[in-house]
Amino acid sequence: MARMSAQPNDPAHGTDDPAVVDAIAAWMPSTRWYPLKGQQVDVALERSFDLGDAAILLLRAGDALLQVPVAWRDEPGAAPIARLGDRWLVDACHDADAVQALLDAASGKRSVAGLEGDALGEPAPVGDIRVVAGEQSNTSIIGGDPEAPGGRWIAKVFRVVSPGDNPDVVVTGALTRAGCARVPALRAALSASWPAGDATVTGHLMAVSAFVPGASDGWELFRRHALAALRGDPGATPDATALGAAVATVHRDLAEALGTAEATEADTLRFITGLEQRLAWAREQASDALGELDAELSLAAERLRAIGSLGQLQQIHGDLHLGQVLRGDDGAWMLLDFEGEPLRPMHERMVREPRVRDVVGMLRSFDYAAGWALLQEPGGDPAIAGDWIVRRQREFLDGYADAMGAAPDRDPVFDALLLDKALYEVVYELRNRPDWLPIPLEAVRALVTAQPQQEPSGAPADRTPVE
Ligand SMILES: Nc1ncnc2c1ncn2[C@@H]1O[C@H](COP(=O)(O)OP(=O)(O)O)[C@@H](O)[C@H]1O
Ligand SMILES: O=P(O)(O)O[C@H]1O[C@H](CO)[C@@H](O[C@H]2O[C@H](CO)[C@@H](O)[C@H](O)[C@H]2O)[C@H](O)[C@H]1O
Repeated sequence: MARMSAQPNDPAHGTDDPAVVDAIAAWMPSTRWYPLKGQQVDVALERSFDLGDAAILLLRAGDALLQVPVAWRDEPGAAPIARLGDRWLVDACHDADAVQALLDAASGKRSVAGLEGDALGEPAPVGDIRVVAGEQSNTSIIGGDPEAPGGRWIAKVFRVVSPGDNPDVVVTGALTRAGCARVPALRAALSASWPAGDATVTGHLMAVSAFVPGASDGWELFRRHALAALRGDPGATPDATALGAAVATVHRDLAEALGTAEATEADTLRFITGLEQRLAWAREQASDALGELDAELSLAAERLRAIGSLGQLQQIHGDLHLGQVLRGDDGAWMLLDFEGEPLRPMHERMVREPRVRDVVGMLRSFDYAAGWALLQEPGGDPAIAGDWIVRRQREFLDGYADAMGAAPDRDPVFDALLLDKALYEVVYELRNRPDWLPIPLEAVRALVTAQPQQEPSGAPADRTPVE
């Protein structure tokens, strides 16, 4: 439908045009970040923020509130959404001028009704931009200038927006202020207010952080190594021991910056109830895949009641896996993305938790790397993959224990969180990458049928590593 009463250069009017929302609703399911794939939902404009010839739209889609920055252009550019009348509606994340407008709002240089910027340091002007490709629930844009003050930066546009603080901003901000060297420094953040019933609520829209130059992604490094090991030519092993030490350092800095608390009985009960609910949620969401493990999962649910005390609680990363760590060109590991699990409600993401939740996240990730390698090389020897997992997990745990001064306990909390993560992953893969479902599903099977005293991946603890 053509824009009827809207002026071609009147974007504020354009956001009210039903054709704009219709075009975005038709386009969103083709994006990687769209969280409602396969679901039929109504899409409606909740609020828009005017950035001149660009705008940030908050769209209600089912239960989710989605952020879609758009711009109106004469040419389709790198990321067209639709041609509307005589102009193109484009994805603003791929448009340098529109990204500059977002950055100016975040660094407080541009005042926009309903938006608020918070600058810890001034990011350099946009320059050439590049949008990070790949498996992302958000959209990250790299810009800036390595030679300019404010350097190169990466701006993460949160796609699912919620009222309240986004931990990626608050936690990274606290670590930045504490001088933690194992996370990229936060430079600026953008938040918005929008109506919710009779109230007005506020939530974060974007975080801008220092870009880590020449970095290698931990997931790429380890999965390639696992595949090479399966093919008999592993080469140099990425340093999982140093990675364990980096995670311990961030845990220590988080404890200092944001405090710790000894878990009360009420905390433990809430924790157990939360795990029970997640287990029930996963069984319901993935009933076909998990049905054959019904009896074992019921026993696992009963075992949750054996959790005595949680020990010390603190802010943690919350969704730690190999895709959240980078190895810089100096060889040092950095941790990213303190947003927590995207399938978890925002209000659950800034509660203090046992540190071991992050530890098991990484252990699961080594299992994923070898699981992915076996999917690529179906004829590969599962014993080599199993051995690779055990070695990396041990190296990681040793590095963590050395830096922390204590090893994480292999106790009911550890076991429960390992299963919780694998169940979450089953639901995540069903929704996003069904071909990868066997990886977490096999892990759930191994965990619920495991005997006590086995290694986290389900491999026997006394296995002799293959040389
Ligand atoms: N500060 C940074 N420096 C360099 N690359 C980064 C930085 N932050 C993120 N990246 C790259 O962007 C990818 C996605 O970032 P991430 O924060 O994990 O987003 P998401 O929450 O959408 O998964 C990372 O895997 C990494 O490759
Ligand atoms: O990075 P996100 O915050 O978007 O996290 C979600 O997506 C991850 C996949 O990109 C998913 O992680 C799972 O797959 C990884 C390999 O791609 C693997 O290393 C992780 O161990 C595994 O959990 C994550 O669970 C999800 O929340």
